[in-house]
Amino acid sequence: MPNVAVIGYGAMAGYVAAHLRQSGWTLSHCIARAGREDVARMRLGAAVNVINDVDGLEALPDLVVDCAGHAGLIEHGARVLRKGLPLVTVSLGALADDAIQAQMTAAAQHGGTQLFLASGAIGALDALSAAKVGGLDEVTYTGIKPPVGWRGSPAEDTLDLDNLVTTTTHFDGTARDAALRYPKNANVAAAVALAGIGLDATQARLVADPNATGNTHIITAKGAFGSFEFTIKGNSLPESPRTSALAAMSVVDQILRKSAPITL
Ligand SMILES: NC(=O)C1=CN([C@@H]2O[C@H](COP(=O)(O)OP(=O)(O)OC[C@H]3O[C@@H](n4cnc5c(N)ncnc54)[C@H](OP(=O)(O)O)[C@@H]3O)[C@@H](O)[C@H]2O)C=CC1
Ligand SMILES: O=C([O-])CC(=O)C(=O)O
Repeated sequence: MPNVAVIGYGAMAGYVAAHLRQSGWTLSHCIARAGREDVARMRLGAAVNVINDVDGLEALPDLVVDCAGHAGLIEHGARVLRKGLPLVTVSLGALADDAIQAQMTAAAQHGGTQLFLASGAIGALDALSAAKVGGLDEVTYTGIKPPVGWRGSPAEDTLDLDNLVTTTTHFDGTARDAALRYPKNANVAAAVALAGIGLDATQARLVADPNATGNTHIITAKGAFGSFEFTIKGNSLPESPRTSALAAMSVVDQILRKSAPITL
């Protein structure tokens, strides 16, 4: 059975661990910060070997998946790739920092492997990527979450999230700025930008809606292909109101695709 290592043991990693048990893959390792070994094992399963660094791996896994956010990708991503291991990440907003993107590119080239960007909480990235070939004129992304989904983000600096009564835009700018300023909430903005016309040309809007019951993501795109509007209303993971369940599902899907005889 192929082995997978996960970086992080939070809401998304927990979902991935639970779903891998029903697949042909084994969650063999978790890369966590020092001192988190017991809680990581409690969350992911006693058989999971918890290590602090990819260099601590005795037998290499077949695949590494990053569910640890920007800090996890930045700390471990390049080392994983330089070892020649394929890496799937949901923390793709970290690539909005050009230096990090260059570091990941160089590490993947050195290791002869690839960094795979999970589609995360959004869809339609395949259409956007194909449309880029013919030329895209305009791409916008709007992310709408209930106030609780913006806790711990810069939205707290401008909004009283606990008492919000009207739908309010708290960020309007480029996808690059959104991804860098909201590392836990705007990876999707980076995904849309990287699939389409880039981090500076993609316009992003982040909205807190007191009546929202899930996380809504909207893409509009125009170009030589025509135009499209894509809207998804995602349910959150029970453990984390800011994280859409689809993001965790997309990681499991990426893992399963790696061993599928026929794949998208
Ligand atoms: N692409 C997409 O559509 C989406 C992407 N995301 C990204 O996924 C991330 C994870 O989401 P979620 O599971 O809900 O978050 P959680 O906060 O529940 O979990 C994060 C985990 O990562 C660990 N971690 C943080 N930094 C490091 C590090 N340097 N090395 C190893 N482990 C580390 C944390 O451990 P510790 O206790 O030590 O801090 C924790 O176990 C989000 O922060 C966001 O960036 C989220 C939603 C959608
Ligand atoms: O889970 C979501 O809905 C989106 C999210 O947090 C992100 O893009 O980082």
